[in-house]
Amino acid sequence: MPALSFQSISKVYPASGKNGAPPLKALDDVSFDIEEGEFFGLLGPNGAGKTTLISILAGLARATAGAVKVHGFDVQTDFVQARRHLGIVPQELVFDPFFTVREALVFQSGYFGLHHNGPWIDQLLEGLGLADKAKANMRQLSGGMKRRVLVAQALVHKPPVIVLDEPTAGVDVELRQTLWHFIAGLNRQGHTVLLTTHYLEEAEALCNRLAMLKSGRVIALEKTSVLLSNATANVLYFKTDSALPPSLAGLARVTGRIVALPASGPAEIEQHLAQLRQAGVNAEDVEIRKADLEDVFIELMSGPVTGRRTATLTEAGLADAATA
Ligand SMILES: Nc1ncnc2c1ncn2[C@@H]1O[C@H](COP(=O)(O)OP(=O)(O)OP(=O)(O)O)[C@@H](O)[C@H]1O
Repeated sequence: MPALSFQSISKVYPASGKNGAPPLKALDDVSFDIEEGEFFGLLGPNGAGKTTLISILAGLARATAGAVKVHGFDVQTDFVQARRHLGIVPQELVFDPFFTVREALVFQSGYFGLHHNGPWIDQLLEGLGLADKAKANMRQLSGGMKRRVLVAQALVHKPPVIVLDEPTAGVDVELRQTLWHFIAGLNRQGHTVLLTTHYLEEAEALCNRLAMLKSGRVIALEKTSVLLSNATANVLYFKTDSALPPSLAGLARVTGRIVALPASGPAEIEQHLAQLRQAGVNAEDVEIRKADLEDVFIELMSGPVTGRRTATLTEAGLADAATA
């Protein structure tokens, strides 16, 4: 049995009467399973539908169609069992300002009927670098420390499935390392991890399998190693102040002075370099690298839109939207 099963999930946000916004199809027939023990990455640009999918998993939003199961328990019809199997670290920093860190964790344990899990709370505090903050009031903590507490809160009941929604957005290198060390350790012990992130190097390093969402649709579902090996073979990097010739400008990814040009192999790299010479482009710090997950992501996302982000809704869809 899969740890998580998303079965034909669609989500239509109803039209907003106030600002005249039409119904929005945020998820369109999303289906995939995550097996026990996987470290799975859910990737996609802003607005692709990642948080909507996680909100449905968490029982915070209702799918317009489809079902989500956690270890076989339906998140709608078997909410209590499904929730017990899940530890969700939300994207937003939500906390109770009146508690100390330890009190917040003891209180959270109470939600799950746990009254004697002090030793596990100590391990969480230690593992997440919070031991010296146990008695600090939540209000006194920095943003990064609050995020550590959110992670600890999600784990108080030792859930077999851990869901992290952009846990490292805007946090420093030290917290990222502490967090990944801790979560990778739990994954090695058998916990399933579902991660959404915009940091593709993190996803490449941590996730054994990935789904990429675009406009509410799954456009790639593959082992990370397979996605990387199917990618454009190389990328030619250089710095320049010159304008690129039109033949290369359409291919290039430009960030300030840094230019990245995908190339299928040595012959195409030669062609790119010849075109740059011919156009009189002064290229500095020239490097050839193997394509990474960012290159794969950009390649896939720049393809035609197959999703139906604001597609005309069928009558059935509108009826669903009205009851969402
Ligand atoms: N409550 C809501 N009502 C109406 N539309 C919504 C609501 N929540 C999200 N949306 C829309 O649904 C789409 C998907 O949003 P969602 O937040 O799931 O994307 P995301 O992939 O998590 O984006 P990000 O990477 O920016 O967090 C977006 O177009 C968003 O504007």
